[in-house]
Amino acid sequence: MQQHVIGDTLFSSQQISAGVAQVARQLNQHYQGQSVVVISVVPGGILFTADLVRQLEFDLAMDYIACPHTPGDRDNQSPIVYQQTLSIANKPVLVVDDALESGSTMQRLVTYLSKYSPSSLAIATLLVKPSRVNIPCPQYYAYELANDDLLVGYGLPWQQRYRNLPFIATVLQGEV
Ligand SMILES: O=P(O)(O)OC[C@H]1O[C@H](OP(=O)(O)OP(=O)(O)O)[C@H](O)[C@@H]1O
Ligand SMILES: Nc1nc2[nH]cnc2c(=O)[nH]1
Repeated sequence: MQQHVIGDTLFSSQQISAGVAQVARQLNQHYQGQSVVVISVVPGGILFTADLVRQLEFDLAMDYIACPHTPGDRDNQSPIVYQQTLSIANKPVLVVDDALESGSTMQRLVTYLSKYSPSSLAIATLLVKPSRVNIPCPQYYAYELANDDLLVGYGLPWQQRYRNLPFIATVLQGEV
């Protein structure tokens, strides 16, 4: 694997595991006894979703949604792809993704999914970045970053590569 773009490790796999456990604890408290639809934002959210759901102790079903865009683009206007494999009407919905950067992707997804009349909507991510927009629903996350630097690994791509890195790293200057 050509790794010339990968800079410092920001989160090791151990720190990621600790972050997943932290988010799972919050969710297990909040959703205790409920039956929840977990919607993964693919492909970026696949890794976090897979790790997270294995630590969730409440009843859940899983679906997926996509709205991919160019990393760093702060106004994601890509089409939303949602097959609606499951009905979410009158059910609590938890949307799971790796990171909120501008927050525009998640803001659009939440607005879009709310039209399907879930009983509640909440967001879970591993990371949030400081310049994200306010999204008016409960948010669960492990780490708030100090800046908006572009990152790779654990679902986050650089030119569609490196999503499979088990750690999260910065992207070297000049490659951003
Ligand atoms: O808060 P924002 O500025 O909107 O950025 C966040 C989104 O960007 C990334 O996905 P991307 O669009 O790269 O899609 P993918 O990783 O799922 O392909 C990430 O997985 C979030 O979905
Ligand atoms: N590749 C990549 N995608 C993102 N989406 C939101 N934040 C990021 C990031 O830091 N890197």
